[in-house]
Amino acid sequence: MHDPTPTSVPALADLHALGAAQQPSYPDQAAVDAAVTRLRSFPPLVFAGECDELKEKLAAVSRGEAFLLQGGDCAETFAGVTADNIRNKLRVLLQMAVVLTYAASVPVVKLGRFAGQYAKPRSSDLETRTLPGQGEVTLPAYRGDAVNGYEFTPESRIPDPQRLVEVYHASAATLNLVRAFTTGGYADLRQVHAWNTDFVLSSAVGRRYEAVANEIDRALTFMQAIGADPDEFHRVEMHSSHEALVLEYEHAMTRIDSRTQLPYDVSSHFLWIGERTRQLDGAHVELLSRVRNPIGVKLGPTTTADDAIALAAKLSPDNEPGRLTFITRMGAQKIHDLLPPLVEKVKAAGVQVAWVCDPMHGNTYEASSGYKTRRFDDVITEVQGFFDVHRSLGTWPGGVHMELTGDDVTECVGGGEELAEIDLSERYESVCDPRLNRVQSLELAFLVAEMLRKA
Ligand SMILES: O=C[C@H](O)[C@H](O)COP(=O)(O)O
Ligand SMILES: C=C(OP(=O)(O)O)C(=O)O
Ligand SMILES: [Mn+2]
Repeated sequence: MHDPTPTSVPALADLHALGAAQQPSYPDQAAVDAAVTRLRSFPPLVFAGECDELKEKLAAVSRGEAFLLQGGDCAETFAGVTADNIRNKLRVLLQMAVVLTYAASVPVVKLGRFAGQYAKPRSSDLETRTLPGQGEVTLPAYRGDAVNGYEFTPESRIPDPQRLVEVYHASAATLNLVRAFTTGGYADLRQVHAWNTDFVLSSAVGRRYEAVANEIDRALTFMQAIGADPDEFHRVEMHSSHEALVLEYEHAMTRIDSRTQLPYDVSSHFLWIGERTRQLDGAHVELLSRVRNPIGVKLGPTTTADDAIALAAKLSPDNEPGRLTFITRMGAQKIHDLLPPLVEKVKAAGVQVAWVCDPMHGNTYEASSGYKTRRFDDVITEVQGFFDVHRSLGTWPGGVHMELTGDDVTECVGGGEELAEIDLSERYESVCDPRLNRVQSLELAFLVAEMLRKA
């Protein structure tokens, strides 16, 4: 027997009383209350009906009929809310989706890690740096623009709840532009070449993409010739997602849907619970158990099958396909040992879930220069391990969850351009984890497409 799906949301104070990991320590409660009141007055960023549509698509993923591409920055920044930045991110996601769809002939569900991805869990509450003339200085860790400033000064690192209001506006601006791009013609399939123009000759993967784009062109011309509706190609559906971390923000954005009288977190279409906040009796699991969005949980190397099954019972008591996505992030060296028992037992328990691979967070290491980085080869090895395990168990490798950017940054090593650790300082722009750059992202898409074809 399971408990019925809840239809109400506990008060914010009751959620905090459950214990919530990774929360800001705000110095001024009155300022927190004022920010929450302001957020509660704002309109939804997404509609509950859109969340339901995404849930349907994720149900197709869990049935093995579609593949999820989820990607974006580790941490969005307020300064990054520019047209160029958002367009570049969207463009690389569209190019990756085209490669995956075309090369593997599988529908691709597109989910941005954007319009809300502003809060970060950290492994330490403090950060120590050696500053010229001051020696070692220790300050509170940066927890994302939602919480405090990246600048390494005592003032900037104080958590400021007014930033949550800014998260709302930054997310609204981002979503607005994404909606304009995806419905207003930029994402039209007949633009497959245009997305690549600055790229074609400058990289091998750009040329490889161009060949796919040519084939798509021919297919589109053929379809038009036989009378298919060209408007079908005009729009792309892209949804938003972020980690549900700061309770004040997510709670204030949780509203009762007027159609169904049920709660939805309307800050985003899809929310996930991080590896550090997935305690079964904790506040994050409790809050997301109450909302009707499609949701995910990150599962790292310490997850037992019993943990996963208990999470599913709590988060998806009706076992509704599309409701729950497990995003595994084991590490390239561990996935072959750790994933099979998890998948096997979850499957045997009859849990309806979409399995997705995050090949980033189990593969972070510190280069000798001090930069956090990841090897492109480790990322690919983990995705390959994910496909191997699911193939051997007869389950569907449902998608990938990537930290990436559309810019030519130098944050992860390897890939066709053979970025080395020495190159990291050239253009390291992430304020948290290292992202695949545009070339590496597209290379990954080609490699994953090949794995998908074989699956
Ligand atoms: O993306 C996420 C986390 O914040 C990150 O992996 C933790 O990084 P840290 O170990 O630098 O805190
Ligand atoms: C913090 C993250 O991941 P995880 O919770 O898996 O460590 C993340 O996705 O940025
Ligand atoms: Mn990250």
